[in-house]
Amino acid sequence: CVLKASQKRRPLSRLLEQLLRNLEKRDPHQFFAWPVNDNFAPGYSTIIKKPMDFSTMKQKIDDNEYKSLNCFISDFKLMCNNAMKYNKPGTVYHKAARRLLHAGLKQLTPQKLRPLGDILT
Ligand SMILES: COc1ccc(C(=O)NC2CCC2)cc1-c1cc(C(C)=O)n2cccnc12
Repeated sequence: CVLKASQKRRPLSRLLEQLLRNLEKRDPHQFFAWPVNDNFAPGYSTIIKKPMDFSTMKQKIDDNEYKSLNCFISDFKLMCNNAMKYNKPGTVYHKAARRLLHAGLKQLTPQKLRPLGDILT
């Protein structure tokens, strides 16, 4: 039988794409969808040494840069922590990052991931 293009992807890539889609749902304002622009965030690129956003994570999945789930989770945490570092507590972005991190890590617990079986081993 002929596999559809999506089925030809590596199992890890397909899993990470699914996890990414679920994480993106927790960012309704799309504050994390694209790299933060210094014009809207003065001094961002001097304060945040390793920027990260969902579009960059998607590109890394497509380029097979993630060798494990943990590398993917590290970038997700980096993205949220960047926002909590640059933006003061109480700002819309700091609050959004804290909520996204909390909701996202709940989706990435072993209990939630175990049903996905030995893809992760
Ligand atoms: C891709 O980044 C963005 C895209 C759109 C918006 C946005 O629509 N902001 C409107 C809500 C009040 C203006 C904000 C951001 C944004 C994210 C962030 C983060 C994630 O730190 N940020 C920080 C300072 C200023 N703007 C932002």
